[in-house]
Amino acid sequence: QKDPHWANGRNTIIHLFEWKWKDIADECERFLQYKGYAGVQVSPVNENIVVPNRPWWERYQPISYQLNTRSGNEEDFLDMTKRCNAVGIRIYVDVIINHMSRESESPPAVGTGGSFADPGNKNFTAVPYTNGDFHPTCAINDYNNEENVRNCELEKLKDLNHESNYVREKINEFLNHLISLGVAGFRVDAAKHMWPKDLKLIYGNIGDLNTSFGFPPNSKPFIYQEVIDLYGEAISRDSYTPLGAVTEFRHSAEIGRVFRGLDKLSYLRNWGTGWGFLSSENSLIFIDNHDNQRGHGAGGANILTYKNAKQYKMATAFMLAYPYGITRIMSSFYFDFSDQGPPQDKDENIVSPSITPHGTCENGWVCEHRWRQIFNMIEFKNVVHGTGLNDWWSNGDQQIAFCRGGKGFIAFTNWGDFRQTLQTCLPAGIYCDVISGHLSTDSRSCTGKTVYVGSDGIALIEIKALGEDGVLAIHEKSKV
Ligand SMILES: O=C(NCCCOc1c(-c2ccc(O)c(O)c2)oc2cc(O)cc(O)c2c1=O)[C@@H]1CCCN1C(=O)/C=C/c1ccc(O)c(O)c1
Ligand SMILES: [Ca+2]
Repeated sequence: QKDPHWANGRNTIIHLFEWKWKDIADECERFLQYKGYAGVQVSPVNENIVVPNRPWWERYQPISYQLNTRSGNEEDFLDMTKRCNAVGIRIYVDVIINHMSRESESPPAVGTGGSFADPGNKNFTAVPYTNGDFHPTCAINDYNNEENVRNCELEKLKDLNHESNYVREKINEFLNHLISLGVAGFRVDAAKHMWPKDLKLIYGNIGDLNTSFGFPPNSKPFIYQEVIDLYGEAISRDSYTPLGAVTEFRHSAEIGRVFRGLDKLSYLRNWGTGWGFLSSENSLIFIDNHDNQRGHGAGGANILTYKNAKQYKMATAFMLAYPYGITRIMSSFYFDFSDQGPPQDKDENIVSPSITPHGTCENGWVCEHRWRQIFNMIEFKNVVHGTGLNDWWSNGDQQIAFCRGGKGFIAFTNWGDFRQTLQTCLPAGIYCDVISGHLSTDSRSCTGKTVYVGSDGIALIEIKALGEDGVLAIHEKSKV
């Protein structure tokens, strides 16, 4: 359950946070397939409680397992999985199986599909769940106490008791329904708050992937578990890696620190397990996620987001160029305050992104995945797949460069102009920098910087400190 089932040579997941299913299907067909993205993580699909002012986190308060949310209904969802899988893009669902909603601030509690519930009495008729399916009410208030973190309530959210066969059966019914609808796997929300022994039983009762969506027979769902572990708590990520991959929040916290200039780029030589992160095949890595991009989440103030565009693109380029981890890109909506929900019309329906002639998004959507520096690095990662890291160079401080086998070369400066004659490991020829531009459609010139590689692989590499991007990248497919 650690194989993401990616199609031919693709290898990065994009989190289209809060997007509607119709818009995701369109994006798979009109963009993601051509840029070599491997899969989409979608927002929770289960019916959630309606919270006044629609904060983004209302979708993390389940009312039922019916597929009725502001992103669409079951019919829309199936249309999305069919259309995306048809063009080689996998779908991973963000599933919330630790808890249900908390008491509504404006009773009665109603869900996005119209279901009613009485969370205060632990009564969720649309599932159904009743009092006996939950842990006794207590608050999570001691992250050094395993029982407290697993058996008590996160933010007053009613905490399901997975020791109950009935609860596990209802969850497996939900997960297997999604499998029948063509999903490739799950992001397990708040996994830290559930016992590994119970998760093992639940994961073991998920059926094989649905072959009519292009999966080989006997394929198991890809499982990646949200475990926020930044040291100092009783619960460790290592309890969950035997069950599936795990989100590596230390990667997000550290890469933000380094690319903000709080550490030397030259220290990135042993990035990955050398920095205390999980082993590569277990490690789901990202620059930011839907929670910590809002500043109060795990990783604190150093997390880079779309709001720090230059540093964000440099960190993303590094994450995609360095041979470590299972990479996920965040695609956000613009927000001014931490609770802010997705762009919506006067009836509180989520609005669709509109695509400009330049290929960027409007209507309140950032679409980081449509930034040239990011989607061109998706191709870089695809092109160098299977190679290691070689010919590392650094000035011992804020300038580094390295090769990926004989297929790709990248250089960064986080301080000062970069002007070095270096080994690019590529065959002689003229290459286009894929950060400042790309190979023109007639394949005879570069729209951005051009790099001249000599017969010995040597080239003059120049990056202005105050230029648009502090990174330059060339690879065998950006050769004129
Ligand atoms: O201030 C808040 N929460 C307290 C601090 C964040 O604690 C939460 C954590 C959390 C944070 C840090 C940890 O180390 C940890 O083990 C758990 O995980 C959640 C997971 C959920 O499915 C739903 C939630 O409401 C939460 C949550 O409130 C606001 C108001 C309620 C929702 N919320 C939020 O801020 C919502 C945050 C949220 C929602 C979904 C997530 O997947 C997530 O990671 C965080
Ligand atoms: Ca729990």
